[in-house]
Amino acid sequence: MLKVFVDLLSQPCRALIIFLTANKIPHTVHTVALRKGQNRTPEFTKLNPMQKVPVIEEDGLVLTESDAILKYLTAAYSVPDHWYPRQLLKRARVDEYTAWHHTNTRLHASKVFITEVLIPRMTGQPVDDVKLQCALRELDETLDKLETKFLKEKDFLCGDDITLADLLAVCELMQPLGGGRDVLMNRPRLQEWKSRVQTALGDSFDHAHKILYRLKDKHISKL
Ligand SMILES: N[C@@H](CCC(=O)N[C@@H](CS)C(=O)NCC(=O)O)C(=O)O
Repeated sequence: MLKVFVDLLSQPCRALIIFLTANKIPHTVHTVALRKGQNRTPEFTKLNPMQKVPVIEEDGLVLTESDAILKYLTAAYSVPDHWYPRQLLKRARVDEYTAWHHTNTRLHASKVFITEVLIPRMTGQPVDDVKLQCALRELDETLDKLETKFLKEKDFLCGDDITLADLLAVCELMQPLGGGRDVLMNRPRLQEWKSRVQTALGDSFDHAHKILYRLKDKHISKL
């Protein structure tokens, strides 16, 4: 049975769990609590020397990197073609987004969350407003590109159906919600896209985000 090593506070881990649930792929979940440093134990380091989640293990294969894992799963299991289309040009569009994703959507949405939630929690210091404003500006530029370069007039980032690109993107854009921040608040087109993605994913979306919703509620009750 496929083993997945995840922490649901991690965006790429949520993407993986949503994908597995939405496609009814049997798996066992092994939680690696990042806040407890469980990614730094000798046992986990042996599995992934990068000390990061997600990781999967199946029939002797240990695979890291959400992008590689999700693409592997689309080939290893019979899942609908729309996730990662076989047709060359459609696939190229998904690859184009997933290559861009890590240094744009992921980097910039994470920075907002780290600045607004993680650093203050770890240090007990107030939010550094200069850094936060800078992170928000960078994220704004990324959101512009998401709208004008990828989404355009389409329903989803790479075409008329949901792909791995939408899944990876939406999980990153949800992360700042942990600090009570809806980064799509003034972005009606991206909000509509997010609703379409959410509908396509069904219950698996809210289920995987439960822990983030709890963090948001905690954060708001402290204000
Ligand atoms: N490029 C990797 C990123 C994985 C990653 O950065 N995971 C974070 C959680 S979101 C992690 O495990 N961080 C632990 C650490 O750096 O100590 C992927 O997409 O899988």
